[in-house]
Amino acid sequence: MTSTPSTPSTFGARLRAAVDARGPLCVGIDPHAGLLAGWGLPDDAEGLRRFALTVVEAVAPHASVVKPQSAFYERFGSRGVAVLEEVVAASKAAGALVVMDAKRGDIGSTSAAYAAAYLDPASPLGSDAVTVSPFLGFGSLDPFVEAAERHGGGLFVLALTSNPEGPEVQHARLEDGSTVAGRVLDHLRRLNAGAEPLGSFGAVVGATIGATEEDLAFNGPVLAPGYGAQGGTTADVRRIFGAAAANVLPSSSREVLRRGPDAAAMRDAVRAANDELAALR
Ligand SMILES: O=C(O)c1cc(=O)[nH]c(=O)n1[C@@H]1O[C@H](COP(=O)(O)O)[C@@H](O)[C@H]1O
Repeated sequence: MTSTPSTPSTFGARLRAAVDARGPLCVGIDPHAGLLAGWGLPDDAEGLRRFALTVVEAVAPHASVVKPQSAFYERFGSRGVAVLEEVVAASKAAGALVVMDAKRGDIGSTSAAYAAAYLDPASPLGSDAVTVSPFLGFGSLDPFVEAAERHGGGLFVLALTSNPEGPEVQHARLEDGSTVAGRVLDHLRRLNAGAEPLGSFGAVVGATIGATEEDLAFNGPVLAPGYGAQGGTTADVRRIFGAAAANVLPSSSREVLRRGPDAAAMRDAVRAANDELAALR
């Protein structure tokens, strides 16, 4: 008798369970040079490793989601990428879901290779989800969508980013009058239609964007960076997302990391933010 390979649970289902258990805060693990200096660590691969693994040990047993930003590891070359691999494995072992913040996106055939790197569990960088850019056309992300479906992974697609330069492209109008961001959100509505309890194809919408006319309600998660150091607050999340706030993962990096290397202080910052964010659910 041949055994049937088990179907992986979807990212949306795992995320819903993790947020119910631990709260919605996503902790960004971004080892800025300034933070390494502030922690008294050298700006080299060993300093990076001590920083990143200290953060993982402090927050990954408590946060539902961690989000290492790949650039801060890549700047140390292969030794930095090796640390990123350790961050992925140790975070998963501690029960956190890993969103790889790589913001990838290329022509379809290259996207397929990126998707294998970040979404195939057999890859050393295989994560639960990855951030992607739709600005080569949403269809260029099809290989990411297929890989996510195959492996039970997820995507966070840039829609309304937290930086002040974003509106130049994201608010631009298309031939039917919709904005570029609105079109991205429409594609996500289609991809998540009918998914239970939550779709796996998320949007990135900054916690700093202010008033928007876009319809932010859809059956998938929303990553909301800019919470904390960039000025976004719980009140902003409530104001921007309204009833859709229940599916939002406010994401904070520096605001948590600056409290290190004191592990208890980082953990307490995560707990305090989750206590405050509980009012949104
Ligand atoms: O995709 C992201 O995570 C992202 C999207 C966005 O619109 N704005 C944004 O700041 N980010 C990332 O979120 C993190 C923000 O870090 P802090 O400002 O330190 O909390 C960085 O890793 C950014 O690359």
